Amino acid sequence: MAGELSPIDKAKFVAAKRAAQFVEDGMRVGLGTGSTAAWLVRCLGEMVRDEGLRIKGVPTSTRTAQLAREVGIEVISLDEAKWLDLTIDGADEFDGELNLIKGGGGALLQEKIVATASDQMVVIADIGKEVETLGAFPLPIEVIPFGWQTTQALVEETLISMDVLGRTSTLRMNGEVPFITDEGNYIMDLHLNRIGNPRQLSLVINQMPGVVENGLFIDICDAVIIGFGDGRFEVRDINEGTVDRDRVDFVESDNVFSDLTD
Ligand SMILES: O=C[C@H](O)[C@H](O)[C@H](O)COP(=O)(O)O
Repeated sequence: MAGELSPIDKAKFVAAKRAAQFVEDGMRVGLGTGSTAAWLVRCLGEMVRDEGLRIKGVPTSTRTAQLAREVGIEVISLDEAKWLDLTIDGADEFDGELNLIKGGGGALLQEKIVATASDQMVVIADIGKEVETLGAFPLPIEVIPFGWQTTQALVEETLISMDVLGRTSTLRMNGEVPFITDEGNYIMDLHLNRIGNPRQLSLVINQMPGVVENGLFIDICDAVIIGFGDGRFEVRDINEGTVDRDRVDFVESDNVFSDLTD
């Protein structure tokens, strides 16, 4: 059955499966958004169902909230939780300092709020997300719809003056209409190619009126779990480097895996 998943999906599953081991009974857990985080939510649902794991989950999007409820995870709001033990989420890119680009699925705002409210943030990603320098993946920024073209012009002008705008910025679309985030905002994708100083860029972008948040996660991620298509994983800690390397055995496991491939 494992053969029916593509290597990239296997890599995502492997990272999620290993990350689920970070979750302990009684924890308040931030649940990320995206295809990799969805594997994690399913793995946790299986642990709730089969092992009696008791957790409270704070989802980072309506999509994740729906999936979490479907698999039997108790869902609470961030304000109910107030503070989280752990957030596990995917990423679009991560570099050697575990800085991230996120927001490929448009959930960056809630994701950043939730990750920042957590004792620990663990990123799960397939090996294809590792980069030397952030920026090949377009950087998403969330902007309010009012005057978005004016905001776009201001962003472009500022980035050109900083010499970082590679090509252009584009409004993310959902077919013929703008993509709308869970908070009712738009997403603008900045095609930068290379972000030399992500910390500075993040600060500058967030200064601009109309910008709500950007997809650079600087000094937020504590560890990344990298999955490979052949079942291997590597756990890389921000302070200690690689702390674990092993593989997930597809044969013995996994209801959650076989449920999805049946
Ligand atoms: O807005 C979406 C999130 O930041 C995702 O975590 C990110 O885009 C990675 O998604 P995926 O796991 O589907 O590659």
